[in-house]
Amino acid sequence: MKKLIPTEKMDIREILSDLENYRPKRRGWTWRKKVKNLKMGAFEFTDCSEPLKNSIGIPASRYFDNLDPQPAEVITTEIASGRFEDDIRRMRMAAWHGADHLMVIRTAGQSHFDGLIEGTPQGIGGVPITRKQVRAQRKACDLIEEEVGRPINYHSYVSGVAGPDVAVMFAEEGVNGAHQDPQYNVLYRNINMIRSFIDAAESKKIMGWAEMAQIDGAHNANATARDAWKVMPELMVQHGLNSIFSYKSGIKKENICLSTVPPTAAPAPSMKFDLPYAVALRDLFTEYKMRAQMNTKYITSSSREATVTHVMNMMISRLTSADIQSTITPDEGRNVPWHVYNIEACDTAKQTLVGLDGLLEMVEVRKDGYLPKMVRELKERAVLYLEEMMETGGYFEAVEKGFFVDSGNYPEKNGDGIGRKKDGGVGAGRVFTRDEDYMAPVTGHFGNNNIDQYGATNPADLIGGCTFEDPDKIVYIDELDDVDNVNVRMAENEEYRSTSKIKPEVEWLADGTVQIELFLPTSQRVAEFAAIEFAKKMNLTNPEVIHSEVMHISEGTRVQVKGKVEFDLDLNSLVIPPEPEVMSDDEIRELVEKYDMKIVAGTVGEDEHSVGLREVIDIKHGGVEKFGMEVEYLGTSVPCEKLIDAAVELNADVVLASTIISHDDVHYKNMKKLHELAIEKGIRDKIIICAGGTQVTPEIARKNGMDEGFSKNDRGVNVASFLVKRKKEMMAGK
Ligand SMILES: Cc1ncc(COP(=O)(O)O)c(/C=N\CC[C@H](N)C(=O)O)c1O
Repeated sequence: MKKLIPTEKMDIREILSDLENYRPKRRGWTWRKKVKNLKMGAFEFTDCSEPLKNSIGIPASRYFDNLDPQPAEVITTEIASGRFEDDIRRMRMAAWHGADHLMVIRTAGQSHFDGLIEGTPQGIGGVPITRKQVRAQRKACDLIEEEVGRPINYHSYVSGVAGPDVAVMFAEEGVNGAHQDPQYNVLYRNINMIRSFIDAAESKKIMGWAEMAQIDGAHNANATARDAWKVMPELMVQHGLNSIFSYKSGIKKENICLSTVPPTAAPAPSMKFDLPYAVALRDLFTEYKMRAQMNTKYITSSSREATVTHVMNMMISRLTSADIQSTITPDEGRNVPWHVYNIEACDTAKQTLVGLDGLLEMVEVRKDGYLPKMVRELKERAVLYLEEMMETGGYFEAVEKGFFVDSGNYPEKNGDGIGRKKDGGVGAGRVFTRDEDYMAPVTGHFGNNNIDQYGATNPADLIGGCTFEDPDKIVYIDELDDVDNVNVRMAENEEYRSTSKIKPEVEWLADGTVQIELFLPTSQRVAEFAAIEFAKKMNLTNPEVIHSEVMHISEGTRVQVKGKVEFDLDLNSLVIPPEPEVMSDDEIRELVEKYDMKIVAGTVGEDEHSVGLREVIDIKHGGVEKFGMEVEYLGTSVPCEKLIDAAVELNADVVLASTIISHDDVHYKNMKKLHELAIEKGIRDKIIICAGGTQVTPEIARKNGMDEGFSKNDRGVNVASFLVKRKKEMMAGK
């Protein structure tokens, strides 16, 4: 398989080809390699892991020479648009942004499918997990991990009625991690509890053989409870049940991850609940791993709000340790996550965890006062809960009595827990006792397998190895449905894969969806209806309000609308000006020696920003002075008149104007003014005038009379290259 080339898109068709003969490179989970005192750029990091070969840093990395340190925690992104072929592209984006755990949500209700499904049907809210889809995505992950230079853990879910079947397929296909928790089946999917625990024992035995990391389902109680902070005692019991059951079923403790979620969010005083809970949990479960998941219960459609909640969640991860930092896309509060929100969540995790580097060398969790008192109380509640559960006859009886997800803060009970019947639910009565001489010639099989009767040690030896030892025994089925499959879907949008045509998208290739944001000076309800009308007038079809926020009940509302564009663009029809030339230092110096380059510079208007312009000027930042250009710096809030008068007085060759403030397009007004003043003073054709700023674009700067405009991405060498080139043209009479 040819390696990925960063400048080229993945070839999905190549990934789909010859899947029958694809074999996973390895089994099992890979943790990041923490690097002690990692030196990167100008810094030394305490809590980081090996850097990537290829990656995209957060936007601010541009100020640090594209520094992109990787925290020690594995970072997860949840991926599943329903079309696995599009998710593969999103996986690549996420990996470049620092995700090394790609968790694929399953299509709605797959927990109730009582067997494996085949082919590649499209899913709802997730992907139908099938062998072909898993193979294609693991094969893609092989390429992506090669490209970023770090192993990728591919993950999905084993819970559900077909748990053991899925576990076998995952073990065969090299899946690296999975959720498995019988309590999830019972409480949230109403699958018979006896069946669930029998299936779970088998599934866990298989996952243990495959060295897969396991994540439990306790977080679901957070998301399901009426008041999430009231189920903290129960969560610790749920974690305990699944952890010890998993260990006794054959999963090593270092591969058993508790799925822990900070249960509350602002405006509640969240840290007062979330931090003690996290400490109590870690006190009780020191031998296991922590998979910190961000809070999803109190998430709304505000991506800003979700991001702040997630940053606070990660403060807890850092104060108390997390081995995996799962990210929930800020968009989960309103629809199936879009590419950009997966990436935002990965960036939020990376930015926060790297920003908190070394935190525990500076602060520690207090051992006195409120915190330890709350920790102890939580532990006591959890122990009491477990004791009562034992007294009542054990887990199954407790479930029948509705112990779980009761809205009371245990031992307070409101009697509204999720009750399930021991002999009820999906799959009830579908567990059969094995015969005395039962034996299955397979590896990783839970329970009495009576192999002694055949005088062998490993049952699979009796058939020369099962599919775990001999993958050629796997029956690979390509597609079962002539219509609902990846080939049909890819044919429908092929022109956007293999021609120069392009359409906007949010989750599927060429889905045409765009998002607009409006501020409307009216009440929320009126603004939402008005926003739809504006969207229609902008030729968006099926516009829907996906988020709105009251700025004031009558003064204004912020509205985000999604809608589709029914047209596309041909990239060949675009007129894209060539990238400005950047000369070598020597070329610039040579031209500076040949031509005078006297510069006057200043931040114009009532603008006090100076950093950018200083960087463009100063030698130590590689500014224009480095090339021998002489600069008269007039400082900040320089009137345009003063800048041009100085150019006249000093017989300057260049005027450099920094103009950061962009309210009311004042930056463009300043440019126009400089141009006109230079004409008035009769020097316009003798001098070069350039403007720079965070909101300046070259095209608009030129339209306002500048010779060139420079943006936040430009450095001294870019400005110097332009100046000498322009001066040379002027001297040649151009
Ligand atoms: C223990 C367990 N098994 C299966 C499933 C999913 O099972 P279906 O395929 O039936 O939806 C889940 C769901 N939660 C995982 C998403 C969450 N955002 C997470 O990161 O954990 C689960 O917790």
